[in-house]
Amino acid sequence: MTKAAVFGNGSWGTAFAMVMADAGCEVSLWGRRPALADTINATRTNPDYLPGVELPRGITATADAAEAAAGADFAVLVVPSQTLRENLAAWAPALGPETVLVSLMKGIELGTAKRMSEVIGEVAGVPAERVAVLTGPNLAREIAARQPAAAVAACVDESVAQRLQAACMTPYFRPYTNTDVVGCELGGAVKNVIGLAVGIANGMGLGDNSKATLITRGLAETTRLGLAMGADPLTFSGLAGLGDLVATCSSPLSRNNTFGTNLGRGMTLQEAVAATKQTAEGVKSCESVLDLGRRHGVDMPITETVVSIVHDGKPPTVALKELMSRSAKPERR
Ligand SMILES: NC(=O)c1ccc[n+]([C@@H]2O[C@H](COP(=O)([O-])OP(=O)(O)OC[C@H]3O[C@@H](n4cnc5c(N)ncnc54)[C@H](O)[C@@H]3O)[C@@H](O)[C@H]2O)c1
Ligand SMILES: O=P(O)(O)OC[C@H](O)CO
Repeated sequence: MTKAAVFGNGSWGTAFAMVMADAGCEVSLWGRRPALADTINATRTNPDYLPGVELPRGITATADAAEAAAGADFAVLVVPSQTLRENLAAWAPALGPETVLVSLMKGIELGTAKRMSEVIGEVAGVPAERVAVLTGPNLAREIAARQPAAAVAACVDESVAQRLQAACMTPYFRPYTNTDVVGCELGGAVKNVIGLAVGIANGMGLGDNSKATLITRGLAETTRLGLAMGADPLTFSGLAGLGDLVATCSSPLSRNNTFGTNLGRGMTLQEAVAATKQTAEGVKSCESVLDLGRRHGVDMPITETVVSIVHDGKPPTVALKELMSRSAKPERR
């Protein structure tokens, strides 16, 4: 039987543990609080992150990383992106030499502008063939309700992507394989920033033309960055690109979208942070995505606008006027 260790028992870690258990895996779900692990085992629910959802029998919760990692075929990493480096340094010694490390995270590291798979390779000292990414339009609450959805299992080694695909395929969860790890990770990280932008527009009372413009031009700047970094441009019209962008930008379940809406309605950054119970990756990653764009000489005007609103306190109305008064350009260049 395939064994998975899921490191992170927040909303997506718990929902993905359900997917793997439903796919027939034996799943160990790690979280840093022993009391929550005990509650999960005793009640078969995770009241802090997925209240009211019954967890399958194949999941055992623990706060002991070595216990979770023992014999794992897959170590699924799903903590806030900015905490990965420190956490993985503690978990790595417990991982076996054959364990495939799977990133479910959608962020870019602040300061280094590294993708999560790069941080994993560096900290765990594993080659790219042992690092995979699982991404796509996967709002945790909907997956936990077993609503049908598709995803992408990506690895530079296609056979590893296929093994991951088999380990999480269920009647309601349909992963496709891809070998474009760079494109898949960029799609997931940049869509959070565009989700913030669309949320801000929503909070300002703007309509669907404005939101469709942000989504489409957001995809254009994601693709520009991807091309500069050697990604396959077709990845961005797939589940990891357009698919995830549509889910995030249209759903009130998206934390990034909701965070943006709160800012657009006039909340300060501190007020919006206080109103957010879970991880909205784009809030930190908008700065590292902009950094990544600059390192590759790529113009990312929507990302720049989001950074100016979120971190420089620019009023959304002023930022919007500046965005709309940029010089005229061809649609493709
Ligand atoms: N929620 C979703 O719908 C969804 C879907 C796809 C991808 N993701 C991605 O998954 C990642 C995790 O998101 P989430 O939704 O599970 O977040 P969450 O806020 O629901 O849960 C985060 C988990 O990490 C833990 N955590 C927080 N800080 C930590 C630290 N310093 N050390 C160890 N553990 C820590 C929390 O206790 C919690 O268990 C993000 O990168 C997010 O973009 C989320
Ligand atoms: O809630 P968000 O904004 O982190 O989005 C969740 C998922 O990434 C959607 O695929």
